[in-house]
Amino acid sequence: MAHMYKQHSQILLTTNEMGKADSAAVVAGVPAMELMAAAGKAVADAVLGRWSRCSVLVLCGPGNNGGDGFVVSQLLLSAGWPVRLAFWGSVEKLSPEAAHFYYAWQGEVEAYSVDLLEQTDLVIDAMFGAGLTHALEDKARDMVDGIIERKIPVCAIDVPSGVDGTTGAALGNVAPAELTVTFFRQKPGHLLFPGRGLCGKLVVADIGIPDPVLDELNLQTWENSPELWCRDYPWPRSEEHKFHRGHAVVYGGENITGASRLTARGAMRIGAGLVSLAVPIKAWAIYATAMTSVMVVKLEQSQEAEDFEELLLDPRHNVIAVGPGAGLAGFERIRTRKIVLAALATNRPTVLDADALSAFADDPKILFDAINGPCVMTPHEGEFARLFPTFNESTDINKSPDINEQCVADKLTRTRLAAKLSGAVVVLKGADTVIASPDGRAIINSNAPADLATGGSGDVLAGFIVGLLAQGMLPFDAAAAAVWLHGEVGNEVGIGLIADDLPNHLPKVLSAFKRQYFSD
Ligand SMILES: NC(=O)C1=CN([C@@H]2O[C@H](COP(=O)(O)OP(=O)(O)OC[C@H]3O[C@@H](n4cnc5c(N)ncnc54)[C@H](O)[C@@H]3O)[C@@H](O)[C@H]2O)[C@@H](O)CC1
Ligand SMILES: Nc1ncnc2c1ncn2[C@@H]1O[C@H](COP(=O)(O)OP(=O)(O)O)[C@@H](O)[C@H]1O
Ligand SMILES: [K+]
Repeated sequence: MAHMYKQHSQILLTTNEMGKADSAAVVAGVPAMELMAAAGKAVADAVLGRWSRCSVLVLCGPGNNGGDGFVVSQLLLSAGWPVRLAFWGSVEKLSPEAAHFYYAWQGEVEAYSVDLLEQTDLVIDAMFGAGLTHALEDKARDMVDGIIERKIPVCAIDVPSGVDGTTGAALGNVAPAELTVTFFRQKPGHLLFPGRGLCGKLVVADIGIPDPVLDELNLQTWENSPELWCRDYPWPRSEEHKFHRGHAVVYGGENITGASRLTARGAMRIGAGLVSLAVPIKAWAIYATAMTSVMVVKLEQSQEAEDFEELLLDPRHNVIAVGPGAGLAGFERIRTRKIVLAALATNRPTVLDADALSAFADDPKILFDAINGPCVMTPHEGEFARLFPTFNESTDINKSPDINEQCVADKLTRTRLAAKLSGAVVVLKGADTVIASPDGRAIINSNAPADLATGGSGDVLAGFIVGLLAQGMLPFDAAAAAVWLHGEVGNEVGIGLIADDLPNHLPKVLSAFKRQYFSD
């Protein structure tokens, strides 16, 4: 599977991997000079396409990002634009290609000074790209602060200077770009916040690096897109009946009854053949009145966990979801833990969300030890911090993860470590949801609108995942597909969205998805 993923344009390259791709391209016979010329031309074309002739200041840094800046400067000057170029670095230390374009620049080379910003309509940020190692200092930092203060439009080359392309972290102040032009493939930092918010519109330009250079790299990170998983999407087929499409069991709590209903509806809408909502007898009438296509099953008082286990003896109940509204207060916490452990003991695909995760905050190891089959956990940052409390501070992230170690890491790394440590596919939710598999693969989602930040929308997501698992999708693919479809439904409904809308609008989104990817 990982190899199949390799061919896709959705591959993301860390700055280090981009450097390797770059070197491999040179080895394959594409001169570094040509790569830089193509990079600069792509930026100049993007500028000419977006802005009308105006007074441009190109801020060039000491490395190859600055080299791209020399190329852009000359191209815009040749196009008749008023261009000034400021350079911060030493000519002797430039790479041969950057030095070549430095000498090819026909204008004056000025030193960095905020005064240059006074008559500037557009800044080209060619200070730092992939080579950034720490926060900007001295004159570069002053320039950034000056641009921010004057709100001058910026076109960034590769990344806005100060953004770490691998993690999306902002190392100090960063002048936000209106347009960022990057090369060959995106980097994780273009999709992870805050980096994503600082890039503005992102253009990925082909600069002549041949795709086969990717084969030599062990690449493990992608931007979420149907191309990654659509081949395995479980469309209904004529020869099937409902049991072929799986029977999901969702646990519903006693007091918060809406959450698991949203999960059950989500599972039903995405195509699970049958969904049973198993609920404590006290709340049965509430659930039974509200649900129609979903079956409501009673769990007898004070032996809910035993009844739940018994329900799972039926092998047709092929997937389980626990968590939304499961309950954490007093005795409920113990019950939620028992239900989770009963679900995991079946080794059937299980989705754990919300309270199913928080119930183990005191001792996450009990949970991780119980995960021996296919499992997807869907924490938001709060729940994640409860299960992986040490993953926010400092540790050597290159060592194998240990729950007792401290860890400073970006969202992508933290999610990967969590998956490896727990043995589950982990979906760390948010505007830049990361989906990671214990085998090291990871996907960053980028289509979710902020309208999804509303109570219950995560419950529906858990339902989408369990519904796809019910139909036989593998956990990593099911999680990625569900997160993408969830984002698409969010876009479809838009402003005013409430969680109840998500299952209801899914059919429209599924139809559009099917038309686009399965038109024959
Ligand atoms: N395929 C590619 O990867 C291509 C990359 N190109 C460009 O090359 C760039 C990468 O070039 P480099 O590796 O030279 O990296 P950069 O140009 O980003 O910067 C590297 C230099 O800056 C110094 N430095 C890093 N952080 C600093 C800080 N905070 N303060 C002061 N100095 C700092 C480093 O010591 C090094 O001298 C890419 O971002 C892209 O713009 C293009 O030229 C063409 C092809
Ligand atoms: N700012 C945002 N932009 C896009 N998606 C978001 C944003 N905030 C939250 N989401 C998404 O909304 C859902 C919220 O889930 P969750 O936090 O579990 O809420 P709840 O428990 O109320 O269902 C997740 O899928 C998350 O990725
Ligand atoms: K830059």
